[in-house]
Amino acid sequence: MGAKKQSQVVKSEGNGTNDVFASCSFSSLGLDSNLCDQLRERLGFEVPTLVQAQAIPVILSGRHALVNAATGTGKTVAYLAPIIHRLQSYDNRIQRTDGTFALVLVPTRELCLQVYEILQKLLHRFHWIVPGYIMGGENRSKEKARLRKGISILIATPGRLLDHLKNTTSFMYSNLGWIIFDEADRILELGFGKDIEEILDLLGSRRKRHDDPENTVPRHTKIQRQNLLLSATLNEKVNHLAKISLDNPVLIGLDGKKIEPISTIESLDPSESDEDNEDKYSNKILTVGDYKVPTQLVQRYVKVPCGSRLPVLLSILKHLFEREPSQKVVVFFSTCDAVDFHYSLLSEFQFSSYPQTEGIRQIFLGCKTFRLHGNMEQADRRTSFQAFKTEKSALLLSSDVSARGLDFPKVRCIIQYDSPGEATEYVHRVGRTARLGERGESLLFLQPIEIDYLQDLEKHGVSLTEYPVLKMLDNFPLYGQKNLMKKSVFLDSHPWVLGLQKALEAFITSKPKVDELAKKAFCSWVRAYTAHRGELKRIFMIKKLHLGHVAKSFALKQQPSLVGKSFQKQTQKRKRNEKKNGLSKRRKVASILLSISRNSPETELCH
Ligand SMILES: Nc1ncnc2c1ncn2[C@@H]1O[C@H](COP(=O)(O)OP(=O)(O)OP(=O)(O)O)[C@@H](O)[C@H]1O
Repeated sequence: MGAKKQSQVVKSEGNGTNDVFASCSFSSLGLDSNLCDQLRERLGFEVPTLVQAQAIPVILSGRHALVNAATGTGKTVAYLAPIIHRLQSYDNRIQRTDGTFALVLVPTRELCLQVYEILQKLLHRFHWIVPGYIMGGENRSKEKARLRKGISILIATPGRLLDHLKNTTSFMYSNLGWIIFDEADRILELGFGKDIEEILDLLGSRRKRHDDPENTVPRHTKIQRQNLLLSATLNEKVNHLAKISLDNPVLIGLDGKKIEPISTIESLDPSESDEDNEDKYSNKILTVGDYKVPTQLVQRYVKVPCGSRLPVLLSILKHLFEREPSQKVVVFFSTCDAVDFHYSLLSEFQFSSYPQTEGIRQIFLGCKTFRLHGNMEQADRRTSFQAFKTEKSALLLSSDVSARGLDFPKVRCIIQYDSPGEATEYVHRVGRTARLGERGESLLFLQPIEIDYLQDLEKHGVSLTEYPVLKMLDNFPLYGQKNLMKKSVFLDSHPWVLGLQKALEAFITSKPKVDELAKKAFCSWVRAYTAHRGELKRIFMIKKLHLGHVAKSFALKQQPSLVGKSFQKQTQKRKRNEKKNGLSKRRKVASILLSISRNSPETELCH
């Protein structure tokens, strides 16, 4: 099949005055009237969003599709509604014993639950279509029992799906008509490429090279298979997944872009890619072009020297909640340990800026605070996720587990305290606010030595303005001297910052448990910092960091010596091994990165 015939592009219809909603009805898109009622009554959706207006007719037509639209524009319903429409329209009602008709693959457990909840609402009037989910952290035998009974539309994380495909003989999928990859790029980034290839093979949905006579998807199923890929950010790996899983796809929201025909069989498995491959991918990622960020989102950065990061973060949070007591804010950290440390700190840290009220110290931040990361117990993870969703005013401290797809209503501000790394992650993190045309703001913390990261974002069409941090800090009273305080021009000598840092260090010294968490967080933060890849290694260089200042950002008076030693030991051991094995320089870098990413807490998200 040639490139020309391979893809048809549906142009975006955004007109500037209304970038989110389309000027048509759901029924005019061809959806069943009961389903339209359901969308209105259960979900409160009166009219489709632009991406829904573009995607629904294409998906109803049975064509494979690759959908690219900004965060928070309604991609979930864009694929669920046409599938439900088709399933409810069969003359012979589908039954549980028919097994699974549609499979939705998602990168995280929270997204799995979120899609399931929406599906449940949409299926209220179609009780014979059974929704279900399988995901890491859940009870396998209970899942087996549910699969045996039959699940019509199944949401799954890749690892657990593969497990059931191999081990649950009663899992019936011979009627499978749809495979959807929601947040396709993230699934691949989390290292599930090999699992995905295996899943596609097991389901008979993998295409071959374009010059292979058996190029098309096998048609051994009763129903012709339709595959869909969706994300707000697409990269070269998604391009490859598209090539091996989509047959003559329609490209939605990808004006002017093409999927190249398959000329070589590349692997989606990161363990098979050496550094050359890594370079190839990062080069191509740069050619993907601008990312779509909600136009109404106010994006800013704040330049903070490492040693002042913690008091500045706390001050900004205090300022935000004092400015608007009822609101939701999410702070992103690079590691699970950092989330735990900051959570403990914010839950207990008390402070008084007035000497006369020294005896009646108050908790520094009065808002409800939640935490979410991949190393939490499944039950706690679920509770945090649901609670933050329903709260009207709260703070969520999170790892990247919340960055993708999660739809927390009314989040006003996103703070990226630790840099996100790839620009794609930046886009998804900020995408948790300013959803569906609502207002929102984001703030990225950068150290002066990291400021080139802004240029990296610029390459993807993302530009940020500077946040007036000194002006904000000058509004805090220090020992009642608000008006007398001499204005400081430097953050690290600002009296409020210095006073707060001192109080934080005293607090940590007095709390052995929090002190322990701080040391652990320091250690994993340094490890995560070394894990930046490609171009980003030049911006986020561990060598440029003053580790004493990093320790200060965890309110530690000294750099934990134990961490330093164990780190050195690890490095020496690795060097000895490499010398023994005679690894090339390039290989060395790849192996260091691989070992770090294997240790990375977020790689176990979906298990
Ligand atoms: N037609 C509609 N009318 C009103 N609200 C809608 C409509 N479609 C979706 N929404 C709401 O918009 C929000 C964003 O939807 P959704 O989570 O599907 O976005 P998304 O494009 O998948 O975002 P992300 O890229 O972050 O995953 C949700 O709260 C959803 O309920």
